[in-house]
Amino acid sequence: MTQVKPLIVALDFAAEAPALALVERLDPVRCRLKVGKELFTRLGPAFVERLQRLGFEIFLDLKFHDIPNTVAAACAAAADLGVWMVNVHVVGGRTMLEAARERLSRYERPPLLIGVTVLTSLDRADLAAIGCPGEPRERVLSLAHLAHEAGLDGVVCSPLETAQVRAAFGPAFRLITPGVRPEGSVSGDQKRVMTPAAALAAGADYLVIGRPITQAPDPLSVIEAIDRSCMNVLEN
Ligand SMILES: O=c1ccn([C@@H]2O[C@H](COP(=O)(O)O)[C@@H](O)[C@H]2O)c(=O)[nH]1
Repeated sequence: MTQVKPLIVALDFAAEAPALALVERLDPVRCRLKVGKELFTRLGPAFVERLQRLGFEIFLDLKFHDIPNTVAAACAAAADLGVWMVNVHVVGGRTMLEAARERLSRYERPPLLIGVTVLTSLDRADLAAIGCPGEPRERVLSLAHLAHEAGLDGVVCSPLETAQVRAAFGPAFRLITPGVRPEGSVSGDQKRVMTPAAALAAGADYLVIGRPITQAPDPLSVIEAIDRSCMNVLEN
């Protein structure tokens, strides 16, 4: 299920001023924003509230991973903040996932609860080095299965696994893909990547894109090029 507004801009900045300079040029009708560990640690919930007052839906990407009670309480804090989407690491385990799901079910309009499967910066060798042999795809699928069973709304995976996760869990399960690189942009620390159009064609609902936009001399022209490249997929 491809969304009409798939772009989520990852606001990875070291300070408020450059983040706001970009945000002021963005349109909440055309994209959502992701606040992650760097900006949230620097600026806290007040900054998220400020972005929401500007009309943006916020993906709070703090990837909670802790004991069930702590993660459930952190998810409640995110819901109280009014964010659109929040995430947890699926490797936190079934009890943790179910605790998060249960706590958010107490809200009339809870944020989407999303599970992180295998970070897009990891390849087969990285996984083997942490004691997880096998293809990233296999691990993504088994973690997505656990997230689905625990009642999560979807998962973060790389675009490379999207088609298989989509086929396994159907159109309602949200697939959020970082590891997205417009044609010609550098991968950096991302190891499992695809272009925006290819990610959408593979079944991604949302594309999380940071540095190719935030570090571009003209971020708006990058966004326009991404939109143009995705137009055919979105129309079909
Ligand atoms: O597996 C994951 C989960 C989260 N991320 C986050 O997405 C953005 C990607 O930024 P780029 O600059 O486009 O690489 C970043 O905030 C990560 O924390 C991810 O990359 N992979």
